[in-house]
This record gives sequence, structure tokens and C-alpha cells, in this order.
Amino acid sequence: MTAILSGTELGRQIRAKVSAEAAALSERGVHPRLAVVVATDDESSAWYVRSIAKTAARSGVRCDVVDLGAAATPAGITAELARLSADPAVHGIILQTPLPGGARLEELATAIDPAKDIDGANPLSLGRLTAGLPAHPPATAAAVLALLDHYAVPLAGRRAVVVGRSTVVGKPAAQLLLARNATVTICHRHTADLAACTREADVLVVAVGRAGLITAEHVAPHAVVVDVGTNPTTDGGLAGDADARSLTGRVAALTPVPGGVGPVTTALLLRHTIAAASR
Ligand SMILES: Nc1nc(=O)c2c([nH]1)NC[C@@H]1CN(c3ccc(C(=O)N[C@@H](CCC(=O)O)C(=O)O)cc3)C=[N+]21
Repeated sequence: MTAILSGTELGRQIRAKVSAEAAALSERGVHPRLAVVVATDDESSAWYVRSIAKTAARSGVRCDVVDLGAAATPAGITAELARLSADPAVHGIILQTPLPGGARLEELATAIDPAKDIDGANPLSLGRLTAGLPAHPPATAAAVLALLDHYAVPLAGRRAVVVGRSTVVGKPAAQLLLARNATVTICHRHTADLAACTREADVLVVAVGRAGLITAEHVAPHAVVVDVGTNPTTDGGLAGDADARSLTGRVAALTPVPGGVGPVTTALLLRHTIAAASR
């Protein structure tokens, strides 16, 4: 039997706590506020932005979507991030990916004040995380850990394998697992014999962006698989990086897509905003 580790109930619990904390802060005259900077027409990003705005509105967090358009320049984006960083009314800033003209998030996000960097995009945030200092991890990486904790998956001394080494998910997720005393391996496109590596995993985190990459040959029967992929399908749906049909019955547990990491990610972005506003 494969347990399905849903994120919808956990997302709900986090949002309820966020609402209560936002109300308490407002009573003290602090109105939690998040700015979402967009410079793309990407569909998956647009969906995420709508989801953030909707969730924020329901939770009593003000959300300003700053759409600079897909023709925005790195200098223009940087100037906007600097302006928001200097605005005392704004507590959290997220810059959406993808970025225009091959601009790198790691580069532009240096303009986000680390205290407001609620999606952990400024390299300083990842550095602090790696050094064991307080920092906001990227919401997606934090959601992986939140799901594992919600379902009481043990991490200390276990083998965790992360497939994907992006700055937004793979690297920070690996650091968070390491901080919980897991033995962590990071696999990527140059890994020789990916399946041999992933079969070693007690906990397998997949964040690559390739639908159906992970199949039954990649997993051990006792594995807990956390699927971070959100790949648009031709019929307008969403598919994970794991082939759910192939894995069902072959692993101990699997997070679904949709309804797994995604809803927890959005909720945690707001929790990070509340934490920033509390300081
Ligand atoms: N700086 C930055 N950080 C991001 O974290 C980031 C980004 N840019 N750009 C866009 C992608 C996309 N992304 C998603 C988050 C949640 C869902 C999500 O909650 N999806 C729902 C379902 C969606 C549906 O049904 O269409 C779910 O998984 O249940 C999806 C996609 C974060 N991204």
C-alpha cells in the first residue's frame, strides 16, 4: 500500500494560523504586506501569483502584485526590488521566475533586503541557511520539510536523495534535510546511473521539472517520495516529476500533484510574510 501524503489539509492548517496571526498583528497596528514582482507571461507563474493573491486576501495579508511586464530589464527589476526593500510598509518580497532575457534570479534577488526575502532568493539567505543562521528558506523547499514533518517521517540518520540542484528548491531542500541530520545526496543531469542512486533513498525529493522522470525502477519499496514537479500537461492539468501510476503500490508513500507540495508552498509564503512583519 502506498500512502498518499496530501498537502491540502496541512495547507489549510497553516493558512488558519496565518489568519489568526495577521489579525493579531493588525490589532497592534502592523498590517502584514507582501509584494509580488512579476516580469513574465509564464502561465505557471501567473497561476501561482493568482493563488498567492487569493490566499493572502482570505488570510488578512495585503498583497500587491507589481507587474513590470515581460519586457522589463534587469535594471528596472532591480530598481523596483530596491524601492520595495526601502518601503517600511512592505514586509515581504517575492520575485517570480522565469525572468526575461535569461536574467538570473540569484543575481537580481541581491536587491531584496534579506529581512524581507520571504522566498529565500537572495544568495545571502541560502548562505545563512547553509551556515545554520536564521533565514527564510524558499517556500517550496520549506514545504517539502513541512510535509515530511506533518506525516512524521523520520529524517535523522536516514538517507535522503534530492534530484535537482536549483537554487530555489534542490539546494535549499538538501540543506534543510542536512540540518535535520539526514544523510543527503544531490543528483542531477550528470549523475551516472540515477536509478542506482535514488534506490538508496529512504526519502526521495524530486525537483527537476520533467514529467514522469521517476518510475518504479528508481525507488526502494520503503521510500517516501516527495514530488515537487509541477509540469503542465497537454490537457490543461498538472503532472509531477514522479510517474504516480508507476510508483503506486511500489513505494511506502508519495505526495500527489496537484494537492501535495503546492498548497503548502503558498501557505508557507504567507507564514514567512507574517514572521517578517512580526519583527
Ligand atoms: N520565485 C519563484 N518562486 C516560486 O516558488 C515559483 C516561481 N518563482 N515561479 C512559478 C513557480 C510555480 N510555483 C507553484 C507553486 C504552487 C503551485 C500549486 O499550488 N499548484 C497546485 C495546483 C495547481 C493547478 O491545479 O493548476 C497544486 O499543486 O495542488 C504551483 C506552482 C511556484 N513557483
